[in-house]
Amino acid sequence: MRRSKVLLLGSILAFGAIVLPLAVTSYLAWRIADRYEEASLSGYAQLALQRATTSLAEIGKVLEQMNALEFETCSQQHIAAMRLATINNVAVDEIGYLNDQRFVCTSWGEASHLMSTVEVDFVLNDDLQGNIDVRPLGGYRHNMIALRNGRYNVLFDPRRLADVTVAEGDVGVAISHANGTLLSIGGNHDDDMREAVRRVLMQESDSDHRGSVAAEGDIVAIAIASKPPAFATVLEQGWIILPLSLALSALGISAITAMSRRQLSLASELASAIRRKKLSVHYQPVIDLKTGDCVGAEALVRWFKSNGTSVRPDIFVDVAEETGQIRALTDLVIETTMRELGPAMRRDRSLHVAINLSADDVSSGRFLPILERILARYDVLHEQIWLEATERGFPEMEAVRETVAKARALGFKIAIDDFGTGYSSLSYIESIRLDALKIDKSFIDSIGQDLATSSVTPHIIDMAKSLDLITVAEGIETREQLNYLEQHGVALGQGWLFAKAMPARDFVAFVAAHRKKISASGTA
Ligand SMILES: Nc1nc2c(ncn2[C@@H]2O[C@@H]3COP(=O)(O)O[C@H]4[C@@H](O)[C@H](n5cnc6c(=O)[nH]c(N)nc65)O[C@@H]4COP(=O)(O)O[C@H]3[C@H]2O)c(=O)[nH]1
Repeated sequence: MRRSKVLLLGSILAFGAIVLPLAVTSYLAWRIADRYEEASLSGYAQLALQRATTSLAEIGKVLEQMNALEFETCSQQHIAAMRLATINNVAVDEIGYLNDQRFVCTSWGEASHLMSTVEVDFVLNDDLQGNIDVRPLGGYRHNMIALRNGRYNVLFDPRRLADVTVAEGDVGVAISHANGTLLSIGGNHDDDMREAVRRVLMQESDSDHRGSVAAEGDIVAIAIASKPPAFATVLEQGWIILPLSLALSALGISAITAMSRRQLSLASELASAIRRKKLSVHYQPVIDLKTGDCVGAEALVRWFKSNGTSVRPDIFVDVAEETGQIRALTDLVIETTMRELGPAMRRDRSLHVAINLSADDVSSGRFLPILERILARYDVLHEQIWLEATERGFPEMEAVRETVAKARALGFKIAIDDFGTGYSSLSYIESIRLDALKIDKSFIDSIGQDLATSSVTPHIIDMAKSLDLITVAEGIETREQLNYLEQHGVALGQGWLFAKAMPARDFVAFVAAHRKKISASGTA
């Protein structure tokens, strides 16, 4: 990646590191507030239900007791008993005695007035008949609820049913009968809240309020509150959000800064290493599996830093590709390889060296004239050079086909690296003329193992052979793998079983020693 790209990506990531924690923590704060609100409304509804059912049970009991008493109708004792029951039971405000829908006496004394209505608004426990909005005689300021059983009628203040103290804001509490008759509304309520309660009872949707409902028998309790806008809830939780998101953002930004710095410094260190020709090349022997002869090598770039550490090629080759330094890297590898191995290859025309190409090299083909020039300088033949391209690096098929055709026409050998790991193996192999296939190490690893790829390996080998291409197995580490590959007719192989990649001088010595060993065993 170029410096400007790293900076741009760093800025985008930094922006994300600020916005993302803020969004996540805001969402969490909103969820926490939402849960809290839900729990507190549910608590109010339960409390109101408990209040209402206790009061109504008390009234039901008083009515039952009164019906069980036997007095002369509206005698002094009768009226005194009704008065005493009113005084002793806080849920009861007045008791009346009925004779044919007319009150003949109440807990206040003798009376003679008709019931205000004969229609029943609700029934409790199958035996208590109830009416709401009853306007009693005797100077009460509020309408009452009447509950009747037998000849007795109890009046009580409906506010007692929903008498719940709400701690915060606009929370309304209501008690209703299961048939939808609103019995009482309390808490901090207004007309809006009444309408909201009605909507909850009618199960109508209401985007401005949220409610919680609790029910027992015929009684339903509702706690309701107006919904604050989401961002207001989030702002209220600012004390959680801000420090948390600031901490997360700081963490994210420092990680991104460190990453960008590392990327920038690795890229610029690599640029300097290439410019000062501080990269080296090691050579991994390629062995003829039939004869055991060393027939060539793969050139593998190495970066040993002056401080004694080294960077893995798969890391810095990627950086070189991303930062546009890969061309210079390829050129340096070609030049170094020819300088170091050229004389040995001139002496031994059967030796080849494989050079790794990047996607950019294969697409552009611009390295070909450079390679030609250097070959001429060291008097190395074209067919001694294998050009390795990985199938993952074939973005522009047409350009690849052109470069490969040009290179083959010049006499270079073309090998596909990591065969079997790409997506389009068959399609491009049929459309491009190649010389060799390098079977990826992952397939070699699976030999003799119970791995998912194990059953694929013989097919990959057969496919490579049926295409009449030279087959090269990569990453041979065990004798078992070697025997298997020999039996399956794989031509060439490389791997730690034979040797790791080594400096040029060691490689030349390796070839000589190897040949000596082979000829000694041949003559023996
Ligand atoms: N575990 C194990 N590993 C084995 C064995 N035999 C060989 N290897 C390793 O497998 C890798 C083979 O190279 P590759 O597939 O081309 O994969 C290469 C290639 O894609 C890239 N690379 C290396 N040199 C160059 C270069 O000069 N130019 C370009 N463009 N890429 C290069 O870096 C990759 C990694 O290279 P290395 O780290 O040198 O890793 C090398 C080699 O050291 C074995 O028996 N066991």
